[in-house]
Amino acid sequence: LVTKEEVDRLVQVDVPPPSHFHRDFNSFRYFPRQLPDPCTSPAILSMVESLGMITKFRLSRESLARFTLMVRKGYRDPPYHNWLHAFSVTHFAFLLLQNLQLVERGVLTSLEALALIVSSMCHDLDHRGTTNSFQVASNSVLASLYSSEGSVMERHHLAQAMCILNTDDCNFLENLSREEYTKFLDLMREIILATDLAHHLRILSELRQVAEEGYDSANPRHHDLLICLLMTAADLSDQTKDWHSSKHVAELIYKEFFTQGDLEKAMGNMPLEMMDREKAFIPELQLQFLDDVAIPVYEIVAKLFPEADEPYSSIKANRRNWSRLRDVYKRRKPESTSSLEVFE
Ligand SMILES: Cc1nc2ccc(C(=O)NCC(C)C)cc2n2c(-c3cc(OC(C)(C)C)ccc3Cl)nnc12
Ligand SMILES: [Mg+2]
Repeated sequence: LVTKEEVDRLVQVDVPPPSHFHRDFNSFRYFPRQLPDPCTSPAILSMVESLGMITKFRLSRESLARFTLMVRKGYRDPPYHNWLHAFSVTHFAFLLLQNLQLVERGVLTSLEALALIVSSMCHDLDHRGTTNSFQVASNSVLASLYSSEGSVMERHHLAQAMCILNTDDCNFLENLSREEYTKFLDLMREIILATDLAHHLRILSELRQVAEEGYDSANPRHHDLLICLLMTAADLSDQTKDWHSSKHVAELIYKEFFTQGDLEKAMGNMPLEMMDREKAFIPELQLQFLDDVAIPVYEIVAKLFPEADEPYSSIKANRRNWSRLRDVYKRRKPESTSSLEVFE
């Protein structure tokens, strides 16, 4: 759990501005995973402060500090779905709000902005590094709890977030009106459940439509769709950074996928090709994921907000690099050691 000393260390010192952590901290170029782990909790407080949320919602600094520490302790340590993932997702959500001036321009309400930041922190809480289908196939406790509704892991992440919010001295939202607090919980539920890839694929055509006809902030459905889009953009933001950083994160994801594939083989089940270290050809898989899922997200964001052109250009550059790598490693040669050799 969280000790008094840890909380005091976080609230005693004045929270520095985001630029204190790095001169590029406020830029889409910045790779937040490079921030040393002990700085991540203070950086969260700095971002929340910088967005004016402490003042706007009269947030209690001490309980916000305790909440942040409880959330980071709520993550396990698989290669990818750990606290550093949650931190980097929260950082990109901060960049979107800050650089696109989404609240200032009346695109999002400040409550929606707060929900986006808090949901980013919590969206993968207690992730085990395995997929929803693996929960069902392995008859996990989480599957028995949630498989009838679907989005098994996402419902668990939400339950964990609610649990921390309801822990005494962690409810930093105590000064919200009852109406605001109820709306906040509805938003957090919607956002965390929207992080299921299946949900994103279901709304993709609607997202394209909003980009076509333009965002209408008077349309509640547009608010919901935009918030899901921004959450997915934050969730995938590692792929919008420089090539070496993006490639390194892809390596973490495949380490996690291959471990699940090994487990599935041990259970006598056949893993998906992308989880089978003997069959996966990573450059090809990455090109497919970038084309089908990731690039369309930033294309739509850039269409709605030209200020977000940089991440869109960057992920297209990364796609070109994956294409080059594919040609270099044409269909895995039999004599090749492992599919992870592309990361050498
Ligand atoms: C670099 C990168 N490659 C990936 C390659 C494949 C897949 C995958 O799940 N393929 C399954 C087939 C059916 C499409 C995910 C990948 N991925 C994610 C990711 C995104 C997620 O969902 C949202 C955020 C809603 C899109 C959920 C989980 C994860 Cl790990 N994040 N980065 C990556
Ligand atoms: Mg997730």
